[in-house]
Amino acid sequence: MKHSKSEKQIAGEKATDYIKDGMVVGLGTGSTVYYTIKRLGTLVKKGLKIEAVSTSSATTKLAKSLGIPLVSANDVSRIDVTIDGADEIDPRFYAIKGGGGALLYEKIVATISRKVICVVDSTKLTNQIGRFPLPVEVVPFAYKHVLKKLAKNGLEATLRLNEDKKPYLTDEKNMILDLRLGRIESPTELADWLNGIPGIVEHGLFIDLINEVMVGEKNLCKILKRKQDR
Ligand SMILES: O=C[C@H](O)[C@H](O)[C@H](O)COP(=O)(O)O
Repeated sequence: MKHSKSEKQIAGEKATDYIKDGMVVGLGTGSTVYYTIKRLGTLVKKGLKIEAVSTSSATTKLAKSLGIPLVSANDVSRIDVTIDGADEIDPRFYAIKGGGGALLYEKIVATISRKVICVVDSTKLTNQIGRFPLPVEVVPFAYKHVLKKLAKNGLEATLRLNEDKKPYLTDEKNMILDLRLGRIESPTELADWLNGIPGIVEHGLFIDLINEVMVGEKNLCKILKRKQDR
């Protein structure tokens, strides 16, 4: 029996339409972009010539297994297009990312990309971000002090743990604090404030980085556009 594709698969696969011969492609992380990477693997096998920059060890492993040529971020002068998922995204394309712990590399790759396409299922769309806990990457040296600073400002955060109940470590061997906010009144203000706290390496607020959102909705892919490519 043929079963229908999930919304994630519909959006993830559709995004590969943007990828053409000769492009440097940023590959995000997660269960939606998984479908993008799988489809890209098939296209590469059929002769598509691209180079890809990966945003996590998980994506690197998947891309390698599919024969997608990888290059490190430092070895490219630009990325033509990056495809990545999101945990929540609002109508201004402000997003929360990092549910899978890859926010630091994802933000670097998005920042050096000419165009960022976000692939999501319909549950990720929201009018106001903040329901999803905001991931904040911190250096282990300072995590307790960062927690204290957040608590002093009324922000409740928990240290992310792995399956063994040990602190989860990112690809950069940092820790993640998940901030339970409920709703974020001013994402830009919060982003600036977090950026100013020593010990915080990066946070999962993506502001003015996403150009286009591809949303899987039932069995269709809706494309939302916001602004010019960089
Ligand atoms: O760190 C993980 C990334 O930011 C993901 O892109 C995000 O968590 C969305 O992942 P998924 O597509 O699995 O919901």
